[in-house]
Amino acid sequence: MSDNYGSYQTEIYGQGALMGIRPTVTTDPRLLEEQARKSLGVRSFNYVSGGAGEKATMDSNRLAFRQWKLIPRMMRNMEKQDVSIELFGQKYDNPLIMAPVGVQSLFHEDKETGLAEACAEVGVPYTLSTASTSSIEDVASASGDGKRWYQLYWPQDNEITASLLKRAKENGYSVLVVTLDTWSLAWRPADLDNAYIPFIKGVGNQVGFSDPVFRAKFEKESGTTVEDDIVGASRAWLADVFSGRAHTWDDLAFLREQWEGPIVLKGIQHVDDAKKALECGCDGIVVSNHGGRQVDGAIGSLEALPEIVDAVGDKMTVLFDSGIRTGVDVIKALCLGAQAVLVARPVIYGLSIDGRNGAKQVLKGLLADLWQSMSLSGIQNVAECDRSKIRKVVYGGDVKAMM
Ligand SMILES: Cc1cc2nc3c(=O)[nH]c(=O)nc-3n(C[C@H](O)[C@H](O)[C@H](O)COP(=O)(O)O)c2cc1C
Ligand SMILES: O=C(O)C(=O)c1ccccc1
Repeated sequence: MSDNYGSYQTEIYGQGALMGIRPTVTTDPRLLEEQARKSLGVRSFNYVSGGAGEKATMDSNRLAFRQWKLIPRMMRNMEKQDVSIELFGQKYDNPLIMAPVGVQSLFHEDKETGLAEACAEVGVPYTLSTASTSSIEDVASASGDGKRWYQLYWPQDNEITASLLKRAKENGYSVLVVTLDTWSLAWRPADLDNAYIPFIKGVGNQVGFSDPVFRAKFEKESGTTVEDDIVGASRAWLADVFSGRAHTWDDLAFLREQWEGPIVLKGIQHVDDAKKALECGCDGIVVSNHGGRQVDGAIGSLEALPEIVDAVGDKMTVLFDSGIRTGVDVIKALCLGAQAVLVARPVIYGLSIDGRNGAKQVLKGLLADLWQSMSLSGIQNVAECDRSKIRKVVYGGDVKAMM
């Protein structure tokens, strides 16, 4: 049995009734982004809330959720409700995973280490991005006994890649997430209009700057140290990691040699790419369009999910992200065949508003909503989430798509 996540609702009402205390982070998913805007500088806010192009794919991500509706069932015994799952042979208390998000010091001084700690407290695995403002080692100690995954932005230099993977392995990161859709940054007007990119000033390069192999190479080539030439070191790191050159399927053999644990490819939208991932010996995929931040005009990620599950779902782990905003969204993705989901922006908004405590409130809120909505729909556990509980509908009108 997993925790009763519904108790968070009781906690909020209880604190309100007894002490007049309200949550510092709104529980309303439609107000969260606006509350975060007030806590952030314009460039940081634009960076997190922005998308590619005219944000058409961000809209599609939300519209795709709006098109699926749950069909609740009544008078079922919910005493054994349980949202735990198994992934890659390990038990997880719930089907929520913190998505990799780079440069977290932009949002709060608690940054990656604070968020990793919050995730560990709530029982949500933390995925550390290669583009982080904290090192692999510091995040591992902050996350303690918590589960942690490592997301690779894949350097061109194999010796550097091998070093990153070795550090991740030695520091208890159990799953390798390889992001495929961001080998080069997309056309992002909200950042372009501010001529803003944090990385060139050395922000978000901590994983590289703390890497012994990268440091040795940089010192040899430049005759100076990373600390004495942050701009030069940033250029060298970015040229290797975001080289503007995509890896190809054959390159996966190298990662397979270097990493014994599960390998998950993030950014899959096409059935044939899902089949390719399976052929190449990967253990899982994340059906994701990077939260609409890469190819604008691409389909909503949820639209891609059912056909990919039909093609490979019984042979590999299928995870999902892009557009999850509520606990109900989690249920919908599970009903369409995802085994678990990753969530990014809502938690980063919580972090922006009230640091690790704010992020924790958002995570607990998502889990409470998941728990309550599952039980009120008569769904006792994740295995019962299937397509009989959900229906695709087309409603007219011009209800504004949320976020
Ligand atoms: C500010 C920001 C930074 C991100 N950085 C990374 C990253 O470093 N690595 C990565 O794989 N995905 C990154 N992503 C994408 C997320 O992991 C995730 O795929 C996407 O945001 C999911 O959509 P959601 O924000 O609608 O939940 C980032 C997303 C945001 C919003
Ligand atoms: O902004 C992003 O979506 C992202 O994935 C990224 C890319 C480069 C550095 C940091 C994050």
